[in-house]
Amino acid sequence: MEQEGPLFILGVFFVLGIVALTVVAVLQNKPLPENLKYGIVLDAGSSHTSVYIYRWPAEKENDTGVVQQVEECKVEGNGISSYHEKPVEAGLSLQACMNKARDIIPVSKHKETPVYLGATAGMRLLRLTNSRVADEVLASVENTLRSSPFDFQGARIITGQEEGAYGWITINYLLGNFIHSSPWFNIMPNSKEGTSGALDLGGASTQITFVSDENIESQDNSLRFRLYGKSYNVYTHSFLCYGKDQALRLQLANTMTGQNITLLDPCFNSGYMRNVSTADLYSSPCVSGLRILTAPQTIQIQGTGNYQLCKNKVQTIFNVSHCSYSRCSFNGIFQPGLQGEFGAFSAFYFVMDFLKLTKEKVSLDSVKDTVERHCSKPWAEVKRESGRIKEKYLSEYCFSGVYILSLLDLYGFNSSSWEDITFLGKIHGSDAGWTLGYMLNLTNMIPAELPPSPPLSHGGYVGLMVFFSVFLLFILLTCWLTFRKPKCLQKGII
Ligand SMILES: Nc1nc2c(ncn2[C@@H]2O[C@H](COP(=O)(O)OP(=O)(O)O)[C@@H](O)[C@H]2O)c(=O)[nH]1
Ligand SMILES: [Ca+2]
Repeated sequence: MEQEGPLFILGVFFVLGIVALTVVAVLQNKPLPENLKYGIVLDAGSSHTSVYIYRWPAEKENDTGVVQQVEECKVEGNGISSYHEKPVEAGLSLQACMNKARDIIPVSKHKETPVYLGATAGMRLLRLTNSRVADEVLASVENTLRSSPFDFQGARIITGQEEGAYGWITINYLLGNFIHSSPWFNIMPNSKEGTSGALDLGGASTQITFVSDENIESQDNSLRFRLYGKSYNVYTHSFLCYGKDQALRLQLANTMTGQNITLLDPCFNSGYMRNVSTADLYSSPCVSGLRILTAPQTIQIQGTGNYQLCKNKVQTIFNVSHCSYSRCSFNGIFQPGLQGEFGAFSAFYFVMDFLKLTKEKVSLDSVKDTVERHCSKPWAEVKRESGRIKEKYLSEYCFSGVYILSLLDLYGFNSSSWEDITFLGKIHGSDAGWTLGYMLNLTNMIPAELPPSPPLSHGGYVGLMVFFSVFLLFILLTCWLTFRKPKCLQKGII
């Protein structure tokens, strides 16, 4: 009886000690209050410029998947390369979106917020045509960005290889494909985590990028990455002039004849008409080599809306007659066999979304049927059904649908591998595209090796501490109840 008292007090102190330890440990490891950081990337595309604003918690910046897009501001007007006759206006066109960025990002963060401008194929083409004017346009946008309160980090024309690579990094970062399961529970340390291939269709170029286990026969198409402790052999190619706007020019230039001022085109819906200035058509370096000197100043396109005839015309812009490698996609460009899943974004998504082909997996045959049905619709019916869509976009869905099918076919997507393609607009609220990957790389937020991380999250840690405390308490209580002498056996009672 008498030794029960001290044991009981001991037990109480023991329990208090456990509780105190748990509380201190939990408070000690409580995540710090979030300190948010921002970044701005301008995507100066051939058809338009978009200003993306990203945000992330500073203390987690080396983790994967923590950066989020908080805003996309679409700049009024066309791409910056369209200001080749008045370069100063290129910079002025960005002002409204940069002012919006000032309002969105806290003033206290302005000075530390990096801003990058990357120009893509529209400026690559302008540089080919007139590099001095291209420099003047870049100088103009640089002026505007330098005058902003942010930390200007440069305005440049990125290469097609960069555009492909950063698009691949963006979608795999957002899909969480760089995350490794915790080393504690990863029973297969070399387990093959898959990444997704990236398919980007712009107006002036298109990119294909994916991990390949095959030998990449052309060095220009081979990239090696070391990200979060894993190495990747990546194939990438950017086809300049094969964005959908330039491809349409190629198709038109290919069917131009010297005399006719009317061009019957099966890639436009029947009843649709469009006047095209031949000077404008041939102003692109993509088609200047196809110029017909006797072509009239203006031609009138008249749609006849025929899928099969359109497909035959579109196929004339691809050269599949020569390949000096073991295998090519088109125009003599090496491409290994397709591997894994693919995310298709930008104009791939815009077109397929209009045709209602992005929600669930659709077979290649039903995609072809949908495009064929759309092409055979009279223009008046198309306008009636979707009149609120910009005519420039609405009039080109037949061509674009046929073009996408032809392009993906040349990449090697057949009826079974077509199912591996997902058409992506945004992933967890962030646009699929090269800009996020570009910023992650330039701000060194993608470490080559896995950053040291506690094997458990804060919640897991707390849960474990509480579990073991209760478990110890249970053990203690059981010992006390088991070894305490029952009353009836105690001396003096019987
Ligand atoms: N249908 C449709 N097309 C769009 C939309 N926004 C952009 N596009 C088209 O998508 C393509 C985007 O290309 P862009 O990124 O500017 O050109 P890049 O420099 O070659 O990457 C262009 O052909 C645009 O006309 C949209 O909302 N709807
Ligand atoms: Ca683009």
